[in-house]
Amino acid sequence: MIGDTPAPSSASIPAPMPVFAVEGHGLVKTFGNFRAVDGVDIAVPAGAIYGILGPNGAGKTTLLRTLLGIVDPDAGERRLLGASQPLRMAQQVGYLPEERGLYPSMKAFEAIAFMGALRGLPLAEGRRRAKALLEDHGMGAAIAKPIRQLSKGMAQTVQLFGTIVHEPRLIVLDEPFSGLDAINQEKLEALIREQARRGVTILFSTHVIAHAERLCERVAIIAGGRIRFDGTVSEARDRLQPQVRLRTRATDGAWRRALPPDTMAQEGAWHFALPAEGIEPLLRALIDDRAGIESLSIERPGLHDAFVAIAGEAVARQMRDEKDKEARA
Ligand SMILES: Nc1ncnc2c1ncn2[C@@H]1O[C@H](COP(=O)(O)OP(=O)(O)OP(=O)(O)O)[C@@H](O)[C@H]1O
Repeated sequence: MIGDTPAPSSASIPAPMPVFAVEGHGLVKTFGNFRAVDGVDIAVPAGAIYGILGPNGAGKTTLLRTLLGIVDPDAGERRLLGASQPLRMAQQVGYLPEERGLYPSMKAFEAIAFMGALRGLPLAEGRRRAKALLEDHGMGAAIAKPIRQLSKGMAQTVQLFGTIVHEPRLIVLDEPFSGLDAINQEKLEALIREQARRGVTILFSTHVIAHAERLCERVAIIAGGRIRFDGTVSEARDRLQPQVRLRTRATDGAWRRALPPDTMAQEGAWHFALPAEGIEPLLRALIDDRAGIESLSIERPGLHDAFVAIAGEAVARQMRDEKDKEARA
């Protein structure tokens, strides 16, 4: 049983931050007989920027909503900022759902203050902070504009400010980058970093891996409702062997016997995974047999490659299991 951290008795005395801002153990959420979340264990360290990566339909939104207490799990336990009843911590959490929505007739600063008020922030203070947030982020001209007059990206930024205006200790963002252009994506990355510098924990979901690679200390890769990987970005990248790309002047020779068996020829270059014994034995053969090395690169796979391999393998395994099940039925 997970122990409870008492909710703060006064707004001026925040409860101490537990080691993990968010925890889930054995979480299961089913819709009919479909398991959208299928036995998830997750622990988000306090103060971390943590990414949940997964393809469409992987269960990211359902997992976030379960952790936040918006839906109850069928099995398992969760703890949010130390509380086993997550909704008790609502005033200390900021949540940007995947479906965005603001009242079109509301002015931008009022919309932000309104969202803050829903999380316990007095309206007057919310209005003051809303104006400051918009001004500080180069959106001063939008302060008194109704939402319907804002571009989609600006409206999304307004909603984001509404998510953080009450200065939460935990910010949960569901696909926050979708719908933003490259400039606004960069601004959002900067804002996430700024919040993290203040000690805020950030948990966000994405299927665009580059953001997670730049931002996250830790990531979880989810596919088919299960966590397939949980660790640092570097650990995920280390799941795959570095890739070698070699271009030679000679097209044939004894040196070709030194190429690994899985070597592929593509666009005039040899491609293969770095062998366990390293590149040196091959280099020796290339030099001794005068293959003429025109270019040679050894590249560590990025998080994107690791994601495709881990999630792809999980999906392939799931499809095989389902086929086996059908065959047995
Ligand atoms: N209320 C619901 N009723 C029935 N099925 C649902 C419900 N909510 C989600 N699902 C199903 O659960 C699975 C996981 O959905 P979820 O939205 O959590 O995934 P996701 O990883 O956030 O996907 P996306 O990136 O496409 O938003 C999907 O197959 C979805 O159809």
